Amino acid sequence: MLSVEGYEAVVVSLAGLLPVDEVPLAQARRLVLAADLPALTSVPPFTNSAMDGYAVRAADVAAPPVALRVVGDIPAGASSAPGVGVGEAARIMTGAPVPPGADAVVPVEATDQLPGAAPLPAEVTILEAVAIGRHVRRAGESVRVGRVALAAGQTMTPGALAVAASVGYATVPVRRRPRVAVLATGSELVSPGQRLGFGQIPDSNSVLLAGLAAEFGAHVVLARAVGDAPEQFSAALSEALAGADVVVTAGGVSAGAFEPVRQAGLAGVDFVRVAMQPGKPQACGVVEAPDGGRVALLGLPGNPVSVFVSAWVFLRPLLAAMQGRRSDWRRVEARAARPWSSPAGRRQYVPVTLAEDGTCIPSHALGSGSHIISALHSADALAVVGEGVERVEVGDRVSVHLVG
Ligand SMILES: Nc1nc2c(c(=O)[nH]1)N[C@H]1C(S)=C(S)[C@@H](COP(=O)(O)OP(=O)(O)OC[C@H]3O[C@@H](n4cnc5c(N)ncnc54)[C@H](O)[C@@H]3O)O[C@H]1N2
Ligand code: MOO
Repeated sequence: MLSVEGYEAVVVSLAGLLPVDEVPLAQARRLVLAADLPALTSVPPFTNSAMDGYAVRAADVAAPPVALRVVGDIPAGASSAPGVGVGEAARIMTGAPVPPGADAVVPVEATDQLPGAAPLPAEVTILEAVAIGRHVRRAGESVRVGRVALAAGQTMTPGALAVAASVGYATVPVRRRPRVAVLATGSELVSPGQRLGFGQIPDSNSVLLAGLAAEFGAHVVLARAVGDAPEQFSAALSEALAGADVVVTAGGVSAGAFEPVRQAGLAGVDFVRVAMQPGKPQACGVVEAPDGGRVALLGLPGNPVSVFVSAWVFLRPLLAAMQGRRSDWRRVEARAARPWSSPAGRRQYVPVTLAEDGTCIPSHALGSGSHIISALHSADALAVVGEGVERVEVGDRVSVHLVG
């Protein structure tokens, strides 16, 4: 049996980096930056006020109260600012440029003037002393021009998009979204919502995999069920290969008599056993598309919890690598609030629900059984139980990988 890490390395090596497009910020959300972005402008671009008040020379107001002559108004967006000399002040608004000569800002509340809309006074009395630099935001104090503001590999979250905008970018170089086709195999499958005949079940794996692939940054081009007959699977695979960078299948990889992925005789696809539970039978390789292109194929076992776990453990790093992004787990430690057992020699991944007191419980009373789909919605994390551990007792510390 392969180790989880050993098989993950094989999977990640199946596909190369995706091509890069320069796209407007509004279209870059959740895509991955392909190059470092040096700041084109500093943030803030000019020294400005952090408060609505009066720009002053700190030395003038060291012994309040002090009356100063008001030389002008500086609203945010002002294209010029009057200089402030000894004994003078300028009314200034938050975000407006600090005028030449001034070195601090006194908030309006610390003057004899009322806050809010009011005519510009000829004179202001300052009631509190301020230190040099007080309520002043210096040019470049957040980011200096030329410094790397965002590094290659960064996912363009709303926060990252805002950083790119603030340092001067309207477009960013990002990797194209991986195109993923999902095929759930099984002659027992019917579309969700359809009346079930004898031996039939709703196809939940297509829905699950399409959702997970999208959350991992993919563009899902196809997601459907296909029967176990070899000719049905071959036809569906040709369709899937035509427009995808990755084809993910679910089911049909174990030891049964009707295993379409295994029986398709795909050159370049290996069938392996991985030391994990669930998710032991796996398949992967590179398959030639009808146009001669090379497409990564990831064959997951069909049990729904196996699909969920395998997608997190193998599909996510594959898609991340294609996008030039790291796929580290977000890990925390929790204490088991219920006992459960784990198979010897296999690393167990148990969907768990986290509680505010730092404990976790298997999301379903039946634990990590690979057919237990009905609690996946309440899984906050996967509890990871080491290969050498056969029993988790109440109070044991377990490492949990967040999947919420
Ligand atoms: N003799 C052996 N039998 C099995 C072994 C083994 O080593 N020897 N391994 C078991 C393990 S572990 C797993 S996991 C499964 C994997 O089997 P397959 O990948 O071939 O998957 P299927 O047999 O097609 O399906 C398994 C299970 O999942 C249900 N299923 C399948 N597709 C869907 C879907 N789209 N939506 C919802 N549920 C689905 C299916 O009905 C089966 O109950 O093999 C074990 N057997
Ligand atoms: O490996 Mo199977 O995925 O345990 O149920």
